[in-house]
Amino acid sequence: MSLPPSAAPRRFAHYLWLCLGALCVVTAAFVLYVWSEKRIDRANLQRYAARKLVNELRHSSDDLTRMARTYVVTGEPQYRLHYQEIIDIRDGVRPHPQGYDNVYWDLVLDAGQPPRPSEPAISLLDLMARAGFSPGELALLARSKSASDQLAATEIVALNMRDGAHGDARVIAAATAMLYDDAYHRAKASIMRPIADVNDSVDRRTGQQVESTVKEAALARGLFVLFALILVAVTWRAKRKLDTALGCSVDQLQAAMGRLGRGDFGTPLAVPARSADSVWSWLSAMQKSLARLDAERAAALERTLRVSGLYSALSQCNQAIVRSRSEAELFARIVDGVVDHGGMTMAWIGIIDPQRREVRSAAAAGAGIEYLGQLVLPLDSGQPQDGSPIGLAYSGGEPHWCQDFQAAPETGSWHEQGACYGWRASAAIPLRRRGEIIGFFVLCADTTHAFDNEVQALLLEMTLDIEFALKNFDREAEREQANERIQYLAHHDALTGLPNRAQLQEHTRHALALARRNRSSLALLMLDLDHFKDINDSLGHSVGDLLLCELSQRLRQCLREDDMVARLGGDEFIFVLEQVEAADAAAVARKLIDMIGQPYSIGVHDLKVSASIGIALYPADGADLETLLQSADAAMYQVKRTGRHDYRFFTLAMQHRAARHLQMVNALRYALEREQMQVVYQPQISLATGRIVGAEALLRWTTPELGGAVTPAEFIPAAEESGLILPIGAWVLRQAVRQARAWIDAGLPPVAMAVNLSAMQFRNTELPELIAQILEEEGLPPSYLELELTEGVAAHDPQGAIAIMNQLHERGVRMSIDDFGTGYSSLSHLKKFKVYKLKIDQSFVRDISTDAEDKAIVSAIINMARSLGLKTIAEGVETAEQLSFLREQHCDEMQGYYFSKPVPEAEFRQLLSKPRD
Ligand SMILES: Nc1nc2c(ncn2[C@@H]2O[C@H](COP(=O)(O)O[C@H]3[C@@H](O)[C@H](n4cnc5c(=O)[nH]c(N)nc54)O[C@@H]3COP(=O)(O)O)[C@@H](O)[C@H]2O)c(=O)[nH]1
Repeated sequence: MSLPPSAAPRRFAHYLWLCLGALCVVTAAFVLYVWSEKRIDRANLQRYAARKLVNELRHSSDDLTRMARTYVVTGEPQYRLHYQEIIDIRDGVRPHPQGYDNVYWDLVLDAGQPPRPSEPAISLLDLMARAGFSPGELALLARSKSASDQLAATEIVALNMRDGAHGDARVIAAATAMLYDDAYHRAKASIMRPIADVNDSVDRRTGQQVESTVKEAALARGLFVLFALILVAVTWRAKRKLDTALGCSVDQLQAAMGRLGRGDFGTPLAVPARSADSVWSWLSAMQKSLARLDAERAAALERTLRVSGLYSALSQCNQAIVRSRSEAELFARIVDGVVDHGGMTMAWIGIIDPQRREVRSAAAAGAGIEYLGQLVLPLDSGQPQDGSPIGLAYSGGEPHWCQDFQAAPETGSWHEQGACYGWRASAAIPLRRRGEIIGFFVLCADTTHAFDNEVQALLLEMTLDIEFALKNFDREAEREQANERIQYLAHHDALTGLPNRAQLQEHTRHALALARRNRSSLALLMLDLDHFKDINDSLGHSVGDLLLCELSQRLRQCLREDDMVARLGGDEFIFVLEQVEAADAAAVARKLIDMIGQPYSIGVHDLKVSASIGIALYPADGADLETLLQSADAAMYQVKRTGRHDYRFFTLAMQHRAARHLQMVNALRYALEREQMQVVYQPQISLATGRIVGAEALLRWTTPELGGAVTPAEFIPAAEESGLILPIGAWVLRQAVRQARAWIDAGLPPVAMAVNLSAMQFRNTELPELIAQILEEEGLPPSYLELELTEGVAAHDPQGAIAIMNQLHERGVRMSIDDFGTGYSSLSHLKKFKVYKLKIDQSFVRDISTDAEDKAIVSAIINMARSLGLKTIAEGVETAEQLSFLREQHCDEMQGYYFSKPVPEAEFRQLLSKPRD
């Protein structure tokens, strides 16, 4: 606040300085006056002192006369002593006695004894000189002193005469006469005259002094009075100027300042025209400024309260987000929060019905919300609501702020309600979910321009929080769905929806407990589709999956309500049939087999499948699920071994086989380290040259735990099941590669070394690296190695298999397809495989001499291979007829007992060394 510049206070200040100056001058005049008065006193004192000294001189002379005369008359010696003492005092030989007040005689008479000296001895003339007597006066005094000394001499003569008189009256009379005669009086007069002159002189001089100081004092007094009057005048003027500067009385000023001090800025101060340039007018201006500032402060306070209320509402909003369990609860808490804590008059949240394209209130709070219950705001363009705040917010995709509700055209439909409920400003903020506007947050405030930048920012933040909460609800819903799904999957098979192993365990535990209590029986059936793997491999997993789903429905329909079917994975299903005997179980198995055998229409494929079922009975074949499963598995395995598509009950023999399998897997773990494994080699012969062009490495295992040699057909599947095929396969690879190198080093004709790879080995992505490492470490060129893969290796993951084959091919390793013709070969895949040779399965070769179909198959394979640029090798060649047919068909190579069985390395070396025709 700046005050207007004014001359009145400056003038008042001038006069104030003048007052101070005048006061200083008055004070100086007063000091001068007092000093003058002091000088008068001093002059009078001097005059008195001079007179006193002169009188003392006169009195001392009179006292000497008196003492001398008294002594002469009385002869009393004391008067003589007094006489001498007066002389000594006057001459400065003795000090003045106490109480000596000019007349020594009075002192002697009063005290009756000689006075005691009290001060230093100083002669009277010296005292006079110190008292400021003029030289003339001192000269006169010296003359008087000299006359006095002469008279003293006369008196001493008289005194001496009296001393020598010894009572002689004449002498006494003569001495007395000497003190009374004319000479004596003349001498006396010669003493007194100068003293009288001095007295006059001193009187005159000191009188003049006193007179002059009195004059000076009068002048000082006059000056003092004059300046005092001036001071009064100046003070009066200063007071007038002060009144002008104040522009009011001091009381008025005090009262007004008191009011302002108490914070009453509202009472205006009337300023008369004459006081325009005064403290009063300033105070009036200050009152106005303070009143304005107070109004601004009140407005700012109100805004601060509104903002802090909104912060509180924001905090409520955050709490609502945390606490609300549903959208409806959240919206209700939000609108309550902004009305109760955020200072909003009314708030509501409208949600868009996406089907009807209209907005309806989901939650509302505050004044005038009754109409919202029926309110439906259509969203489509062309509707009258287009120009409404919500319509504008929707079309613009931005919040719509209406700072003057009653004046804005877009709120026209609600002006009457707004006037009634105090809606002075409004806001419509779009609410989004996954980027889409799904509703609006609408607020009304009771003051215009309530939605300033800060309030807008807060409301937008609150809106973001609401959107965040909506996202959380979505997430929560997704999580709940996921949880339900997890719960479901924990007990169900994801593909078929059948119970899974966990549910099977639970169910079987109860069923077994019941059976145990009721002493009833229970059957557990294990069903496995026959050759399901082939369907998967050839037609793809999606077809396999659809088949399993269709099958699952059929299985379910086959069973009673109380029976259970569970899927354990793959094509393996378990049935738990309660309170059934063996015959019932067999009937169910038969029914299942028949029903499964019905054709399936999966997409474009018409499929037929069969199943093998193993049956285990409680309590005979097991008292718990695990044992029953093992028993059923063994029975099912037996069905598989003996032609599939049938069911079988568990028997003791099966138990033994299962036990052997377990034993085999255990023994396999230590087979390598116990050096129980050996690689044998079977020659591969070129039909064109009759020479050995290759060797197939075949693994042999002899172990005492299983009573001697175990065939690869038995232990390789066990090794694959247990994963032991990986270390065992790697060992075979190294042995074979090392052997091929050794033959080369031995100077034998170079041959390709064929090594069988199981599907599990091939799926290992590190295979190319492993093979490259072995080749490098053993020093064998890659072109001497040939990997025999079955068709199935690529069926599971064709692209992955092709990638591995490409890598192996790039490294120069050859690959052939083993057992060709037995699987569901895909020619489209075959074209992409970087294979070098097809090995015709021995099942086709076996009967080519007699079976026309096998002949046709072998012939077709050879032709197809040729058209693909692949070589062919026939395995299992045992007879000359077979050989002859293969030659006719231009098969490239053969392998079989006809030439040689698989033989140990030493024997193979001999075969290699044999000279050929
Ligand atoms: N993954 C691996 N698989 C291997 C390995 N070693 C062997 N095997 C596979 O085991 C299966 C059985 O092999 P095996 O008992 O060695 O039988 C082979 C030959 O002995 C046999 N054969 C060869 N010629 C004839 C014949 O004229 N008549 C006849 N009855 N049998 C004959 O054929 C088997 C070779 O088959 P293939 O591999 O398809 O060429 C077998 O599937 C082996 O692949 C190994 O180290 N890893």
